[in-house]
Amino acid sequence: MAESTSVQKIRNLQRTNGPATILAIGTATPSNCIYQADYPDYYFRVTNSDHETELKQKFKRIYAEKESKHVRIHGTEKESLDARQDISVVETPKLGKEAAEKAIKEWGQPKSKITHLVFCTTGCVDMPGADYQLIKLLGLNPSVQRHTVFQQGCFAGGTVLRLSKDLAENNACSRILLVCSEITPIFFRGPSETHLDSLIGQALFGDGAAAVIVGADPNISIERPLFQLVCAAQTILPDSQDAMLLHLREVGLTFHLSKNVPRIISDNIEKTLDEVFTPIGISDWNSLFWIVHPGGPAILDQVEAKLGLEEEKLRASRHVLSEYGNVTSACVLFILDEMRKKSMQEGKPTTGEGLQWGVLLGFGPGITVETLVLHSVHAATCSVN
Ligand SMILES: CC(=O)CC(=O)SCCNC(=O)CCNC(=O)[C@H](O)C(C)(C)COP(=O)(O)OP(=O)(O)OC[C@H]1O[C@@H](n2cnc3c(N)ncnc32)[C@H](O)[C@@H]1OP(=O)(O)O
Repeated sequence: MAESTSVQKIRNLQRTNGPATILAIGTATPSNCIYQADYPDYYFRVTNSDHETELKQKFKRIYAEKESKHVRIHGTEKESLDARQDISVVETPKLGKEAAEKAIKEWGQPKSKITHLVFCTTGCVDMPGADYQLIKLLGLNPSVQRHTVFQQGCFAGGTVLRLSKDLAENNACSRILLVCSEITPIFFRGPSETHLDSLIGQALFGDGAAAVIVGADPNISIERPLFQLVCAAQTILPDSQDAMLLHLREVGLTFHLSKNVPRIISDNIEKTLDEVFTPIGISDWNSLFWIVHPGGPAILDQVEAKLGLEEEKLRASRHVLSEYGNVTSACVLFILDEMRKKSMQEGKPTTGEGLQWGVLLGFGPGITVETLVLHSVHAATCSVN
């Protein structure tokens, strides 16, 4: 009896009172920026495909927002997979470090307080991995507890937040550095008439890294909460197993995408939302702020139409797609950053566009959906550098 009492006591001390909370956000992109309007010429030139005039016209039709930027660290079709791997292995932790340093600076606390690293990458295969290299580059304590979410694709921005929530709430006083670092050399391929969906990936994907600090029970005399992570869920959508596939081949990671992806996601979106919001008593989707993985404009359009969302609800998600491209798992963190900054610039009362409750949705192969319920923080308790 006495023994179980003491185990319970230890257990109680391990848990936190409050929910996991985002305490800082940092983002980084490579300096090499190519505008979407210039990208078809660049892409067909470096892949020696200028003679493929019809494919080039199609490529221009795929994503024609002229003001959109498209950021990537180059890797060309002519380079071997070995050469592209060498780029990934060096640049993935390096870009992650840039984002992490910004997040740590905003947090304002010594690095020695970081207890866990949750790292996420889709395209960097190496051992010891980019998470290990990041520890070295940042000079973190070698006893930091590492967890890597590897090769999961775009939904993993939600996965790492869900994992960080569980870690933070079950390890009192922990401070988690979460880093998503996504660069695309392993995907880079020239155009092919027999693999048109690969062109969609070539047009939409960009490179970027985002980092957040997560912890529960923040000390608000020295830490500034931004968003609370209230609950989290993951699900696989029915009849979607062939809709989005990535296979590792001698040419790198090949990308296969059904035209049905936006429809499959929108057909299932209400059920997915009901599962997390019914227990909280929320059913008015326009009462929420929205962070939606912008896999492509058609996904945002169809989610917006299906849920009857007001036009500005997906503004931050569209803005990130337009500025950075689809930066895989890092997208949702870029959107959180954009949302809290814009909310503060516009003098909104909370970090979530003035609203209290919000939702974050990650979509990726499976088709897997990550859903997080977020609670924003009052403007007075947070500040933006
Ligand atoms: C990797 C991960 O883990 C997660 C991810 O995010 S994966 C990416 C998920 N993204 C998507 O599923 C993209 C969803 N689709 C879209 O956003 C848009 O359809 C799009 C940006 C691809 C194009 O939109 P658009 O500019 O309005 O043009 P649209 O007319 O629809 O399509 C342009 C051309 O691309 C073709 N196309 C669109 N989707 C295609 C697909 N999946 N496969 C092959 N061709 C496709 C269209 O047939 C069309 O061809 P034609 O011009 O010859 O008729």
